[in-house]
Amino acid sequence: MKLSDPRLFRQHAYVDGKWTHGNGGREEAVINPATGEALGHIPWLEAEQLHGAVDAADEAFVQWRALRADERCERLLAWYDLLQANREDLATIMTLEQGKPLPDSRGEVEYGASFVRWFAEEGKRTYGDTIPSHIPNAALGTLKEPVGIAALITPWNFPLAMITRKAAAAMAAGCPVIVKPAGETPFSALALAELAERAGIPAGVFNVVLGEPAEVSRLLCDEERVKALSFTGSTRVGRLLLEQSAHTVKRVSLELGGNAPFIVGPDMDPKEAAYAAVAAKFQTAGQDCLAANRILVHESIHDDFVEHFVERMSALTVGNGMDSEVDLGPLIHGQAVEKAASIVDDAISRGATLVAGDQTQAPGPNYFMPVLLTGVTRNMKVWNEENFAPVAGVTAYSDDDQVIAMANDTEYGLAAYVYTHDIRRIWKMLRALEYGMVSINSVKMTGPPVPFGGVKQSGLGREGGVTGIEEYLETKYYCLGGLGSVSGS
Ligand SMILES: NC(=O)c1ccc[n+]([C@@H]2O[C@H](COP(=O)([O-])OP(=O)(O)OC[C@H]3O[C@@H](n4cnc5c(N)ncnc54)[C@H](O)[C@@H]3O)[C@@H](O)[C@H]2O)c1
Ligand SMILES: N[C@@H](CC=O)C(=O)O
Repeated sequence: MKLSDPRLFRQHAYVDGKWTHGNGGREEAVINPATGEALGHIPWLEAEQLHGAVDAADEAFVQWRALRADERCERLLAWYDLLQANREDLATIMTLEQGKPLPDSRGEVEYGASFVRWFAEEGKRTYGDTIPSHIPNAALGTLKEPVGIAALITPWNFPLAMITRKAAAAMAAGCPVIVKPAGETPFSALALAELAERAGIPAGVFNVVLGEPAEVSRLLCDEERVKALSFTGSTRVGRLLLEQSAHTVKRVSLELGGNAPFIVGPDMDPKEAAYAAVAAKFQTAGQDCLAANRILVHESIHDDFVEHFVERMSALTVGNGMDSEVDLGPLIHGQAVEKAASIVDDAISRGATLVAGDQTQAPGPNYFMPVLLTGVTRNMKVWNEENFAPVAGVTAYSDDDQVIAMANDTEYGLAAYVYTHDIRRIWKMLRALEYGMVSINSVKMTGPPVPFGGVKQSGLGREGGVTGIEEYLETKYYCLGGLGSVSGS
């Protein structure tokens, strides 16, 4: 791997400010999905080492929470500056381990860093309240206090931003964090740790543990001293972790799967809408919780829309994300390719039409060529499951009530897209769609000021924005009595 600063490529866990081997000698190879070659190896930590990470965080909590908010802000801003200064190396690491095209990785580093800056500032604004007293001679109010150690478990599709969106909020609130990144993409997390150390984040405040996923997660859920669990990943694992966190009654935040509808109104220019739908579907080769999976197009413009969609989709270049002309990288591994193929086969066997997507053109074993299916119906996996692949399904509809019912016909409720210029239709959809986020006439919807999150089985809580830091804060109420006549409201 060619980096300007080779020390950013770390192959150890990072606990209590130290780079750590696994005591049991277990390790795992990390594979570059574009080539199938091993990029490096990571150790799997043993249970006593994981408890050691909790000990370290527990100790670090005392001093970290005692810093003034502006002192924590300075350290987080130093981290932000280092992320920006090392953007190119961080993007290279990300593309090699995740597969996404280099410009997308640069974009994710920028996106991930933006959460650090946002929460560095937001930490200075965690205000409590003054409550008009109903008790004679007393003053009432609230204080905001850090909840304690936060365990952060993150996925492979956004290996850096899904960490910083959690870690920066927790750290700004005064909480130390223990990050468990996905085994497929640990090196971005470890580079973050290297830069956190250089930024002067004290030992034990930002830890990265590695190991067998179910083992590590179970131990962190069982640990009484871990007070908050923030998970981004599949709904299946999210449910499991929610259950495992119950007996220690943790604060749990879940950012889970999505199955976004993309609604195109009859008033839309079919070309404009089709180009937007391609952009909303194929980011990160469709491995995005916001991917526009179910494209619902008014019957009056359906055929024109499909024509423009195919034209735009066919112009996408699939290949190794390190090559400058590539738009879509590989999928994360062979299982993801098998799942994509089975979803397409299922749809065709149930009557969908394969309009485009020839898998014989795939440049390697982990690649999946973009697919467009039309005539998608609710009995197909491509409708019901989050496909997490470059597979787009189009369905025609005839009126607004029908399309709202179609859009809500899923267990997921993360994000929905609506394309129309009719203000009454916009308002109706905005109110009726059962989603945590609705984006109208815009593919881009995320960023640091945004309360990101879903309803139904897409999650609990919100990340980012003014709400994001609340996930890591307790509200302590006080009643200060015996004040005599100076109390009152
Ligand atoms: N809502 C959001 O903000 C958001 C953002 C990104 C990704 N996602 C979702 O993440 C999913 C894709 O990511 P993924 O495949 O890494 O998800 P995943 O659930 O398989 O893994 C997520 C994390 O959980 C760990 N894990 C896996 N199996 C586990 C188990 N049995 N017990 C405990 N931990 C386990 C993994 O190692 C990883 O760190 C998609 O569903 C996607 O929609 C959601
Ligand atoms: N694209 C999402 C991550 C989902 O996979 C984001 O912006 O947070």
